[in-house]
Amino acid sequence: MATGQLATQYKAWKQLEQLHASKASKLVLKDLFAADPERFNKLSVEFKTAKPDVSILLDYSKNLVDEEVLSSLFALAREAEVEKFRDEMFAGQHINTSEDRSVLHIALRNPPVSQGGYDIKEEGVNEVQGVLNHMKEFSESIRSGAWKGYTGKAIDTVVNIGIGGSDLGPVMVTEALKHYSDRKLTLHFVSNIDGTDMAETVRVCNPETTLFIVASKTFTTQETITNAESAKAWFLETAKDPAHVAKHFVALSTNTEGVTAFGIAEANMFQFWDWVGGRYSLWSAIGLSIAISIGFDNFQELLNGAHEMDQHFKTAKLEENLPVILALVGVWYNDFYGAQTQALLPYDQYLHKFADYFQQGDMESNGKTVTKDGSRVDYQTGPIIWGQSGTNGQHAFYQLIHQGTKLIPCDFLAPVQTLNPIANGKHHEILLSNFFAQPEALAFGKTEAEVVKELGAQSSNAALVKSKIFEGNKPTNSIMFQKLTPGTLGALIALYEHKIHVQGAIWGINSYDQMGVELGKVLAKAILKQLPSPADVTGHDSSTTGLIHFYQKHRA
Ligand SMILES: O=P(O)(O)OC[C@H]1O[C@H](O)[C@H](O)[C@@H](O)[C@@H]1O
Repeated sequence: MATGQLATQYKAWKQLEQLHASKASKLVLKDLFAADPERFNKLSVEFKTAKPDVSILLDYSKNLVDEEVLSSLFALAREAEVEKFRDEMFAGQHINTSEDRSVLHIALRNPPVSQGGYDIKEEGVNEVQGVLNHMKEFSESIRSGAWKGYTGKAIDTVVNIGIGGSDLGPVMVTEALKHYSDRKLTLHFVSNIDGTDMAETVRVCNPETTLFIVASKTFTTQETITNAESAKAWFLETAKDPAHVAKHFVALSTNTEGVTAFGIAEANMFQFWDWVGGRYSLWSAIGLSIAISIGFDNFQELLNGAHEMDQHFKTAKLEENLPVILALVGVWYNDFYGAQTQALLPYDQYLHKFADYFQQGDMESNGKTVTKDGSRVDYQTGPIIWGQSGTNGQHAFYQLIHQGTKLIPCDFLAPVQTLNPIANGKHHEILLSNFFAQPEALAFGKTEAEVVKELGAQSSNAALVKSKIFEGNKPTNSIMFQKLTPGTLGALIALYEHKIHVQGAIWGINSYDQMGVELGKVLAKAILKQLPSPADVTGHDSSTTGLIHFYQKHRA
């Protein structure tokens, strides 16, 4: 089992430090491309499946790397035993050491060994197919209208109540695969404890035709349970009889007791298991809203696409392994160039929640300061993930990426084929011309000489000239996929999941716990009890006490 060794102890890490010190200033994209006309061919790799629609090209040639840097990065992966750690995950070992759990979202995308999948001896693995069958049957009955509400009407609105991993995955995927939905059902996602979220949602719902999906791995999350209780109260205002809850509330959870205590019958519960991390759970029963939205066959395609990427990750040699390559170039900037962030920029409107989703996926996984054996790291771990869909981002924050003082590695993603070729494909060609142009501009910039030439007579204005120079040499990955199908999306998500896994392995941290979200929750619970009276407010610093007192004084 990977021990959680400090990454700075690796020979390859020291080598990379030296390489950065000795040649970072010489790693100039313009020169690297001029010196090697084959650079794109050498530094791009294709992921292909039996389905022509499900394929991904990763072009990583516009990175500040040469052969020497790359071979040291791959040496680092080998020294950190990335392959061993990957195999341990696939074998069901308890790589989530702090919680003593296996990490088996990969098993959700492939049924157990009895059906040709993984041979993993973990409770629940043999039930995966059974839950999928339940999801299929239920989602089909909702979609066909066979499932009736308490007055005999079909369901036309679905409200998923969940937060974090029980919300972000379903939100991102249902948006991304909207094209595959028949749009007969309206979907809402309520996550925030702010009553506005629930109030604004039920305002447009009819209790007779609304299904609430209460999604919570633990079924103890304060926001979700409070929202679910409020939804139930709202429903019963009209439906009156609690027996009607069975037709309008289902639960997705690992906690049978919690679900039944809430008043949802076990028959209306979709099970998953503690070896599914919250931020890796869209493949589990948590994906029920996805199956309802796009149909079970498409949900299965999503799983299949992810499984194809799992197989690639498992079998491709490191130098051709997409998640490994993405992880290593990320480590190069994060740990040797001091880059703080990583932008995800999909040139596909359907992927407008992709960066939001991987904020949790990456930052909750790799936002850690101690290694698995408890040593404090002396290097940077997980990057800040951010971004939004192109071309909107161009008109908002790209200025800083092009000319600001910070180094921001960016991943650009785009489909070869659009699902909406309106105006004879004109929109798509404009979109893609931007997708091609931005990484080019970031890499090669614009020199002073070019600016002077362009400005002509105005070039005597030195300040104007300086303001128009683009230094360039900003690194990017370009990821082109054939078309945003369910399978492609599954593969893309799995690509980034495994990237996170590889980086966590190199940094020696546990990517699969999330202790850092606890403290605030505990304090909030204590404060909640003190809110009724100023006299109860004790045990805080003057700022926190002052704020609570201010609220208590001014509330109506
Ligand atoms: O699904 P639940 O148990 O309600 O948890 C919802 C979320 O809660 C916490 O914030 C965890 O940090 C997340 O990882 C999790 O996704």
